[in-house]
Amino acid sequence: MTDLPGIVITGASGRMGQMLIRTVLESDRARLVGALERLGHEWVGRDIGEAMGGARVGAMVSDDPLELFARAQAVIDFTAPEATVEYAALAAQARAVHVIGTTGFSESHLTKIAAAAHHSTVVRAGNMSLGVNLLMQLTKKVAAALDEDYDIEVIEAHHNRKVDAPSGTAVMLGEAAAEGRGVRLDDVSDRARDGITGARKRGDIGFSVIRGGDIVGEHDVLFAGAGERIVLRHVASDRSVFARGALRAALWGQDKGPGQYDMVDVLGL
Ligand SMILES: NC(=O)c1ccc[n+]([C@@H]2O[C@H](COP(=O)([O-])OP(=O)(O)OC[C@H]3O[C@@H](n4cnc5c(N)ncnc54)[C@H](O)[C@@H]3O)[C@@H](O)[C@H]2O)c1
Ligand SMILES: O=C(O)C1=N[C@H](C(=O)O)CCC1
Repeated sequence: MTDLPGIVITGASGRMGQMLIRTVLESDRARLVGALERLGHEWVGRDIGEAMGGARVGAMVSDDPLELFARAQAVIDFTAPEATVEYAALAAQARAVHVIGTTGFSESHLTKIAAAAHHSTVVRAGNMSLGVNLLMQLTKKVAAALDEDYDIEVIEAHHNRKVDAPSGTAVMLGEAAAEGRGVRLDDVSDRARDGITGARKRGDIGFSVIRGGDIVGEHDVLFAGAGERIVLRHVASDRSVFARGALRAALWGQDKGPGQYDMVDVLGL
């Protein structure tokens, strides 16, 4: 046992779960307490390393969140909205920092996460990479500098297994653009175009979604004016950028009081 902060990874068998486990195991600033999978999953009860097809790591995959969270200083959670809401309440009970990478929340999910954050430190971001969080700042700045003569469109592309759309990142970028323009995204968001839609409404922020193959995550913010276009672009080619950001958030949160934070707070942007 060391004094390093103990981390639990949820969604152990997932694309991000496995990347996060590797990231924590390779870190000299944190230790892996255990990993969680849903009840009945074939990985439960197995050594984490062996379940991932490698060497034993001496920590198990569990289906008991509260027992695991009670032994941890942070929970890093990239799963699904229903699971994350449940984990938020349990992490708050255990007073563990809850780093949430999950996307696709409804307003009712977000209300439950906010309630948990009265008792625990929650860091939530639809994208944990440094690059996207910088892109958000740039988006806000460009949107503030241009008027509605420039149409704003957010275009995103992800792998064919992704279940939510538009991506959490696209929503974050849309919110940054809306903030720069001094409007509410809900009032100007145009998410679905099909058939005779009529001309584009001035001031709207449009969203387009591509799903295919193994695309890790690509986002463009397009400012289209008369005679010129500005395109701000982020391309993620490896999920390790998200995992490194999440571990950084878990360590950053160790001396923070209860409340909701995001990666802009963590990175000091
Ligand atoms: N914030 C970021 O930087 C970032 C980066 C990548 C992915 N994500 C998000 O992370 C989430 C997971 O992505 P992924 O590609 O790893 O997905 P995935 O499908 O590969 O893995 C999901 C994991 O969650 C578990 N899970 C799903 N529903 C559950 C439930 N009800 N109870 C308990 N466990 C459950 C699954 O068993 C699996 O282990 C998605 O919401 C995705 O958008 C966020
Ligand atoms: O692979 C995913 O799923 C991703 N989800 C996040 C999102 O919805 O923006 C971040 C990028 C990868």
